[in-house]
Amino acid sequence: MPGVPLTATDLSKRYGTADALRLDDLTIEAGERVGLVGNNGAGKTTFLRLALDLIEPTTGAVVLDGIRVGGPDLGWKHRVGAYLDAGFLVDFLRPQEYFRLVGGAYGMSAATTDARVERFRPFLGAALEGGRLIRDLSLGNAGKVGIVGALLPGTGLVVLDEPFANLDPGARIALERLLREDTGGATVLVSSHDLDHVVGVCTRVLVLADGQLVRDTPATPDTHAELRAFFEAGGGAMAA
Ligand SMILES: Nc1ncnc2c1ncn2[C@@H]1O[C@H](COP(=O)(O)OP(=O)(O)OP(=O)(O)O)[C@@H](O)[C@H]1O
Repeated sequence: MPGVPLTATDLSKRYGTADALRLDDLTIEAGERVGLVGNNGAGKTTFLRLALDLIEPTTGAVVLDGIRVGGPDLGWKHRVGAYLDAGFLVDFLRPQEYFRLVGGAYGMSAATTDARVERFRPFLGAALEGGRLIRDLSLGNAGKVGIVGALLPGTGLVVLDEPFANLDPGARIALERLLREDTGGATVLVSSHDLDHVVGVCTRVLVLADGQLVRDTPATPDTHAELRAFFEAGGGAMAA
């Protein structure tokens, strides 16, 4: 599916008296690959969870391809594939069974799902060996299963939270390539603490600090050095 756009307008999430996130106006164009970076607690996961209707906004809304996330029209769900954390997995299944479950939710037959999984076999590597249950996989290999579950349906938006964490170097390189070259023009929204991978994958980088967007920059050959300097200086709102 070609990429779909996403907008966030007056979007906030408040816990008690603190804003975990406050985005006045953000537009992500169809086909952009957007990296979300920021210190621990900056609000990255909060934004991704709001974009998937996993938490309710305090104010505002996310609109995906013209459909309000969390509204009565559920059509946005088939436009997004996502893996945020192990809570997305079904531990008592084998990876292949999990893929068929996910594929089925997107209207894919078992045969189509199995055929698509083949594309990801080099990335999955040991995760498919021995017919093990997801619960018996290492952290990194279980993460690969979740990531492939997000990529498999070929949606117009792919959302991943820290997908490079726990992956071995070869899998990291393979995932960079998958996200950069093999998503069929999908919009990609990916958070990461690894600046190398963000720059390696993304066309645009958003920096969050204390729940606010403090930088929004196209990814250029200078971006890595700029981000490094920014985070060496603390990576906070005051340092922007
Ligand atoms: N359920 C909750 N109740 C109260 N505060 C919360 C809750 N969930 C998140 N927060 C707070 O919201 C803020 C943003 O958290 P979030 O998980 O979005 O940050 P993050 O940028 O993803 O951090 P990290 O890099 O550590 O994963 C933090 O201050 C966090 O403590």
